[in-house]
Amino acid sequence: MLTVRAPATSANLGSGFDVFGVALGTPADVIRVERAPETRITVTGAGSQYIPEDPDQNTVGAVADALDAPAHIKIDKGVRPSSGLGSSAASAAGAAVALNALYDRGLSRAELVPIAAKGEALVSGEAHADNVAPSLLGGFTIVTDDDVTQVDTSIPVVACLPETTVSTRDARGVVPESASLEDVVDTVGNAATLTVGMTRNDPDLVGRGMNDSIVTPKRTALIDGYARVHEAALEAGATGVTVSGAGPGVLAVCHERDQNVIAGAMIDAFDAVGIESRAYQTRVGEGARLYRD
Ligand SMILES: Nc1ncnc2c1ncn2[C@@H]1O[C@H](COP(=O)(O)OP(=O)(O)OP(=O)(O)O)[C@@H](O)[C@H]1O
Ligand SMILES: N[C@@H](CCO)C(=O)O
Repeated sequence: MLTVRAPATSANLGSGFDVFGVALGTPADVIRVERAPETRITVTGAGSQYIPEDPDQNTVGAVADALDAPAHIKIDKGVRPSSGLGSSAASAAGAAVALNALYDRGLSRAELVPIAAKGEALVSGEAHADNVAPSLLGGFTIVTDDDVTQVDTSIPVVACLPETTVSTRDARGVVPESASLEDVVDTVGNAATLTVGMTRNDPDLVGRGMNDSIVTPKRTALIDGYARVHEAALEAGATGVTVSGAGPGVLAVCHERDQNVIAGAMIDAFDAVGIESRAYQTRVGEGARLYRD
C-alpha cells in the first residue's frame, strides 16, 4: 500500500489564465493505492457524495488507464469539488505519483503532468494542466503547450470558499473567444509582474500582478457576493484578490501579519449576502508527497 498527500491548488491567479498555478499548504487529498487486477475506486471525505466512483468518470481512473496501472484506489477528499481549489486535479496528481511508484514506471514529476491532465480533460472537457502541475511539483508553476516551469515560493494566501459551487465546465463556457490588444498588453504586463514577485517571494508584486481584464470579469458574474468579498479583502490588507481557478473560491495574496483579519473580512462579506463560507489561511507550499507504508 502506498499513500500520497496531494495538495489543493489555485489556478490562473488572474493574469495567467490556463498558465499559472500555485500549490497550497492546505487542504489536500490523500490517495492510497494497492495493485489489483482491475481499477476500483472508493471516495470518502469532503464532497465525496458528488464524486463518481466509476473509473470512467473519476479523474484517477483516467490516470490509472494512462499509466496502465490497475489498482484499488482509495481517495480521502480534503479538497471539496467544484470550489476552485483544484479538487479533481489533486486526486489526479496524487494518483499519478502513487501509481508511478506502485508500478515502478520511473516517470519524473514533470513527465506526470500530461498524464494527470488527462483526468482534467475528463471532467472539464479540456486537458488544462494549471492545477495538476503545481499539485505535482509544488510552488508556483507556469504551464505552456509543451513545458512546465516551476519556482519554489512561500507567499502567504487566504483562500475563501463559499458553500456554493461552480463547475469548471460551466465557468469555461463564459470565457471570451477574443480580447482587445489593449487588454492583452495590460494582462501581459501584470503576468510578468506577478512572475517576478513569485521569484522574489514578494507579496506586494504578486498582488499587483493579479489583475486581469479579460477572463476574470466574466467569471465574477457567476459568484454571488464576489464584489463585496474582493473589496473587503483589499480593505483588510490583501495585496491582490482574484477568483481561485474557475471559482467560486476567492484567493487573496497578503503578508502573513494580515492573514487573520483578511480571512475574517472575507467570511463576513460572504455572510452579508447570506452565504456561508470557510477560509484557509495558508501559504504556497510543497507538491504531492509520497509515503511508503
Ligand atoms: N477524484 C475527483 N475529485 C474531485 N472531483 C472529481 C473527481 N473525479 C471526478 N470529479 C468530478 O469533477 C468535478 C469537479 O471538478 P471541477 O474541475 O469542476 O472542480 P475543481 O476541480 O474543484 O475546480 P477548479 O479546477 O476550478 O479548481 C465534479 O463534477 C466531480 O464529480
Ligand atoms: N484554468 C482553469 C482552472 C480551473 O480548472 C480554468 O480557469 O478554467
